[in-house]
Amino acid sequence: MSADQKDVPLLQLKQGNMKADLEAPPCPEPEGLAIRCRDVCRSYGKLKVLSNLNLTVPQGHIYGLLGPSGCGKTTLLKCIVGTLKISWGHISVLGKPPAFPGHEVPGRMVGYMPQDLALYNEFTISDTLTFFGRIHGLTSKDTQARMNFLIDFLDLPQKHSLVRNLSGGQRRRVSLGAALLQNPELLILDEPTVGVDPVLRAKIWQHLVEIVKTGKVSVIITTHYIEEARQANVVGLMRNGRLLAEGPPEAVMKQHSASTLEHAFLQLCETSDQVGSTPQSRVLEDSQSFESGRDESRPILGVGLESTDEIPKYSVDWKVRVRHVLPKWRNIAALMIKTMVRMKRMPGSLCFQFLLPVIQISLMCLCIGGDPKGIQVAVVNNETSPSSYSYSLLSFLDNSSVEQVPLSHAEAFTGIYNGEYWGVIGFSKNFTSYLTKRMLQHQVSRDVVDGGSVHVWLDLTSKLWAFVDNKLGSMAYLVALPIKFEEPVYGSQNTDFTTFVTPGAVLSITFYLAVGLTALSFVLERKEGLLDRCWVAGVSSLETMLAHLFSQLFVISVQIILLLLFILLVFKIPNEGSIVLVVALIVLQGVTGISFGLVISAAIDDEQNANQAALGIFYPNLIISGIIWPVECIPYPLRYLSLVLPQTYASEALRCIMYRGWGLTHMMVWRGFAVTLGWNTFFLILATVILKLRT
Ligand SMILES: Nc1ncnc2c1ncn2[C@@H]1O[C@H](COP(=O)(O)OP(=O)(O)OP(=O)(O)O)[C@@H](O)[C@H]1O
Repeated sequence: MSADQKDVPLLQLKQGNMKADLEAPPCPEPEGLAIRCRDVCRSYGKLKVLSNLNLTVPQGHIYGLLGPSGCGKTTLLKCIVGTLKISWGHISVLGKPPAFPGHEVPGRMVGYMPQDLALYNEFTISDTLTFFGRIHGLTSKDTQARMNFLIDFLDLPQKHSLVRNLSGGQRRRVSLGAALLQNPELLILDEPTVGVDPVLRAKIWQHLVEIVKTGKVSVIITTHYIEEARQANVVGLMRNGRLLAEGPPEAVMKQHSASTLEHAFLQLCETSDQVGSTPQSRVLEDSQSFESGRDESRPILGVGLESTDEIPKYSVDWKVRVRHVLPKWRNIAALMIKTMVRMKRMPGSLCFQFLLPVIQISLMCLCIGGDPKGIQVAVVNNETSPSSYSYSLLSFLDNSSVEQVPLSHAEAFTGIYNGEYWGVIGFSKNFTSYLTKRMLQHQVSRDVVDGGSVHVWLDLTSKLWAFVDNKLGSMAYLVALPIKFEEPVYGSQNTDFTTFVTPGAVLSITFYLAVGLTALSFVLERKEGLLDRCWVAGVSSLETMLAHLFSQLFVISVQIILLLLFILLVFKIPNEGSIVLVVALIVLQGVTGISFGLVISAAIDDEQNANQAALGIFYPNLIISGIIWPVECIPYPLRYLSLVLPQTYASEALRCIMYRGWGLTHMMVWRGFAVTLGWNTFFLILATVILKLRT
């Protein structure tokens, strides 16, 4: 393309703008423009990265966006593709603002290569291109044909090579291939030639020059190799969040009597530094110097020329709007297949995910709530006759738990002070006769009461004392008021602490594993730029969430099957109720965990913070949800908090189903389901809102 040819559209553009200014509203988007940015501002907190930036990419042109590191090029490209919202101004891409309902930007019309590689490391080259092909709705034949072309053109290794095994340059080329895959009308390439050898770099530029020749494809490309941008039709020189100049490379060089583009850029920076201290004044002066000092035939566009144009009004049919919001099954399926392929490539991690809940519940059943074994208790028995009451009483003690060590008084107390025994049981030498007197006579002396009592000294520093106490208490029943405990209405005579804890623990394990896995996978995908890349390819946040939910449901189902097999068959936890209700409640709690994980990942960018948030909530929730200790023991203000937590009523409901055999007609059961569903909905809405607000 000759320099003259290049100049024409820009002159037309300039004239078009002047005309638009004259003819005023209603102002449709000028034809022949691929991208138009007007007065675009964007800040990160207090840092103003783009300020009143105006940029125009004509259709069928390569636009080289140049500027020093940190000047805001990537930020601008992200605003153009719609992954970042602008704080002020107007952007139109291929005729409409990005993400406008019914517009295929983001979507098939745009190919985006982000600066981060944004590739799935567990994928092969073929998986990567197939995945993006599915999202763009390409047939497998078309994807295959494009794949063969791109592998050849980009000099890529075998298509079955794993991305994680490729070199940095090869990965960059795969990333470029993914952007070129669907033959988009607009290519947005953020430093595509970094780490690429000069021969291939020339080939890539040649390809770009070729594809724009048709006039249907436009390219915006950032690069630090300023001289390679001479092959662009237009270059934009950016600094401090503003465009200092925009025009064909030759014209920019001529304007500054520079022999190279790099030289022209340096001059421009020096001029702008001398002219004003604030970015605003610098740019204003620059634009004025372009305007006043230039020959009208020179097609350099002064910056800020278009800012007086009216912003076009766009309207859209409600049906298109509804279609835009509704999730597309094609995208959900593509994302689910992606997750399955990744799982297949990481069998160790998958097994860990399946087995972790079983390991946790097994440890819980084995280590919590059981009877202690071999608690050593010193026995000081001053009676000698084997037919005495003291011997009879001691024979009632459960010897598997309490190991009786007959000792003298001195030895027993030395032992307990040295921490060798948890208790000392003492009988006086007249125990049998005094006890008999106590039982037969209405009034006895203090000495008789004392001598006819079993004396117990305990070490109360461990929970074991309660157990010893309980075992000794069984001796007291022998001489106390006779009470007979009949067959329990619900539960069994030997219901232990494990039985109480298990339902809550099952829900808690399912919930927190889902929280952790969801939060981590989303935060990592976002950090690596994968979420943004999928979004630019046309996948909505809702589709991403639904796909994750469905894939995670598969993992949860396997986890629940294994969990139930273990608790019911191995640890013999009773279940009197409907297994369908049990499974449904556990699945719903898993879904609540996924939704909560989505909230964490929507609000937090960093995996360390996400982990801290998940872990920080885990322990308080476990304690005040009535999982370990009954809610009735929680002091009042905290009890109200406990009752609104996602697992309090759900644990109670699961206990009622499993141990009382209750169904949905009982309030305590349906309340557990209702609260779980309520939290589910709340978390999903919250995650969607946070994602929307943060885009
Ligand atoms: N997520 C973010 N949060 C806060 N500041 C950010 C964020 N992303 C970028 N910035 C800041 O915005 C400025 C512009 O960054 P940007 O990545 O757009 O520059 P760039 O011109 O693309 O640089 P480079 O050529 O080195 O890629 C920098 O000062 C950067 O620190």
